[in-house]
Amino acid sequence: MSKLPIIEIFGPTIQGEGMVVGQKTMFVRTAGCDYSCSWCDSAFTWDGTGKHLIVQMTAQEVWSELKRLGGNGFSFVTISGGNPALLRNLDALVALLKENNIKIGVETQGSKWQDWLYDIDELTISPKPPSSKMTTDFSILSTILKKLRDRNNNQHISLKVVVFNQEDYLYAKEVHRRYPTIPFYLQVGNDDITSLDNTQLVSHLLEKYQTLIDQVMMDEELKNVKILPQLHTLIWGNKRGV
Ligand SMILES: C[S@@+](CC[C@H](N)C(=O)[O-])C[C@H]1O[C@@H](n2cnc3c(N)ncnc32)[C@H](O)[C@@H]1O
Ligand SMILES: Nc1nc2[nH]cc(C(=O)O)c2c(=O)[nH]1
Ligand code: SF4
Ligand SMILES: [Mg+2]
Repeated sequence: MSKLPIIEIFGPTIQGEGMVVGQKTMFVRTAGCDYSCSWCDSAFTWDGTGKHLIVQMTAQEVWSELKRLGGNGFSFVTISGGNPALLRNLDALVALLKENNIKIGVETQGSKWQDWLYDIDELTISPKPPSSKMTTDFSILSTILKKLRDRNNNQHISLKVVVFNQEDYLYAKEVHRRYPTIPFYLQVGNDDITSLDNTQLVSHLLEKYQTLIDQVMMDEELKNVKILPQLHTLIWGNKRGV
């Protein structure tokens, strides 16, 4: 059986971001990313600091751990990372979850394709704005979105852009302009990913949320969009594994 580099399995918790925000879910976090975003809140998945946490697991072992943690109390699993779309052999886990009637969400940045992406119920693609210091390859992103749209098998897809500054905001508008029919989410960037002072962090992030809302409300080009904070950060701060 082929193995997957898994760095965290946790839950049940709520999906704190994007189109299924609030959904009760388990999380599986894979190790490794082809990006290195300047503000990545999960950098331990790729910068070496979480190396000791990586366990090579089969799909069956991941499923056993999910059942151990979540019992019979879940019907949704979110796969994030790192970039899970680096792993071709995640197909076995996706198939196993489906066999067990589990709905699947995935978080990825739209830089890599895998055929199992067709089988994801709630797929969030999150291209990265300039503040990340990454450069979007729009031809790859367009290819991925076209593949998904051409197949169109009851799957929900969304685009989610994290905004830290004005340049990011313009980038977000550019992404929405390019793919106007794909449900579009703006997410507040957390620029204080090491703070342990939750009271201060929450009031800071809520202030940024309000500023982003105000800007979009005044913007005639952004109409059918949703604006969200990272709900889990408002509840648990920068804590890992929630
Ligand atoms: C850690 S990433 C993992 C999945 C995938 N690599 C991606 O970026 O989409 C999960 C989500 O967290 C977002 N994210 C990462 N760091 C963040 C931060 N400091 N503030 C807000 N969102 C952040 C990413 O943009 C992405 O949408
Ligand atoms: N509760 C919760 N919701 C999340 N949504 C996306 C997450 C991620 O790190 O990918 C995440 C996470 O780490 N925790
Ligand atoms: S693509 Fe996702 S996991 Fe990779 S560095 Fe950026 S935010 Fe972090
Ligand atoms: Mg996170």
